[in-house]
Amino acid sequence: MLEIKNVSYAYTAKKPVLKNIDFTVSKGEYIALLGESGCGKSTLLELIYGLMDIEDGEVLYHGKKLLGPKYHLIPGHPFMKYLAQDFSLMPYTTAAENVGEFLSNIYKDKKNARIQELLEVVDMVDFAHIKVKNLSGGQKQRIAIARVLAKEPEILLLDEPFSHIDNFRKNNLRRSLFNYLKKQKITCVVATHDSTDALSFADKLYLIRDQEIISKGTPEEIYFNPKNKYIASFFNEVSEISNKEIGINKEGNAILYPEQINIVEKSDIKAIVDQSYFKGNHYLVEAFINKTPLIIKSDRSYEKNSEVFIEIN
Ligand SMILES: Nc1ncnc2c1ncn2[C@@H]1O[C@H](COP(=O)(O)OP(=O)(O)OP(=O)(O)O)[C@@H](O)[C@H]1O
Repeated sequence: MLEIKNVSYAYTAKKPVLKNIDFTVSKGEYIALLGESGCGKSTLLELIYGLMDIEDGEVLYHGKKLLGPKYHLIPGHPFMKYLAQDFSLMPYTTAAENVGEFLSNIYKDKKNARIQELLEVVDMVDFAHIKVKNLSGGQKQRIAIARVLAKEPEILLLDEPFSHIDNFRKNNLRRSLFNYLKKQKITCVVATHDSTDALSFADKLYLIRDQEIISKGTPEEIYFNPKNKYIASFFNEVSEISNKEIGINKEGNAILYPEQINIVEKSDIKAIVDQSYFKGNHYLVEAFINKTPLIIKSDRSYEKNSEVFIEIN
C-alpha cells in the first residue's frame, strides 16, 4: 500500500502549493488526481517519486517511509517509475531501443519479446526501428509510456500521459494501457486535467483546488453528487439555477448536467432558446430562463428565440 500522509509543500515560503494531502492507494489501484493546470498535480507526483524532500508530512510504501534526494544519491525508487511531461527519451536511438534501455541484455530473446509486448500495448509496433527524433509528439509519448512499463514497476506515476495523443488514438490507448496495468496489478497514480482520462478507468478520483483535495470518491460518486458547479464542470457542461425557478420548493440552487434537463411538449417551466450546437449523436441547446442559461441535451436543434418547455429529471 502507498500512503500519502498529510503532505504539504511550498517551493517558496510565501506560497504553499499543496496543503494536507492525504490518501492511500492499494495494490493494483488506479488513482486519478484531477485539477486545473497549476494546481500542484505534478508537484505531488514528484514528491511521491522522491524528487524533492518532504518537510511536512510523509509518503510510505508498505509502511516504510520513502526518502527524498537528501538521502539518495540518485532520486527515485527502483519499484516506482515516473513519467514526467517531458518524456525523457533518447532522441538518437530507435523507439525499440528506448523501450528496452533498462532491460538486461543477457537474455536477448526475452528482451525483444518484452519490447514487442510493450510496443503492442501502446500500438507502436510499426515504428520500432524509427529513431525517436523522427517521431511525432504523440508517438514519442506512447514510446515514453512503454519505456516506463518495461521493468514492471510496482507503482507507476503518470503526468498527463495522453496530452499529446490525438483523439483518434486516445480511447484505444487508454483502454489498452489501463487493462494492461490492471492485469499486471500495477498501482497507478495519474495526474490529469482531463476527466475522460479518469472517468472510465480510475478506481478513485481526487480533485485538487487551492492546494487541497476538495472532493474524493469513485468516478460515479463524484459525477452524480458533485458538491458544487466547479466540481461538476470537470466532467461535463453544467447549468446552475435556483431551485425556485425550476419549481423545486427548496432553498439553494440545482446543479444540472445537460442530460438531466429535458425539452418536453408542455410543462410549467418555460425557456427561450439562444443557440443549438451539433454534437454528433445529439445537440446541446442553450436556453435561458429569465437570465439564467441552461445547457440541455436534445435530439434536435431549435431556432433562436423559440419558446420551449423544460422538465428536470
Ligand atoms: N520548481 C518550481 N519552483 C517554483 N514554483 C514551482 C516550481 N514548479 C512548479 N511551481 C509552481 O507550483 C504550482 C504547481 O505547479 P505544478 O506543475 O505542480 O501544477 P500542475 O497541476 O501539475 O500543472 P500542469 O498540469 O500545468 O503541469 C504552480 O503555481 C507552479 O508555478
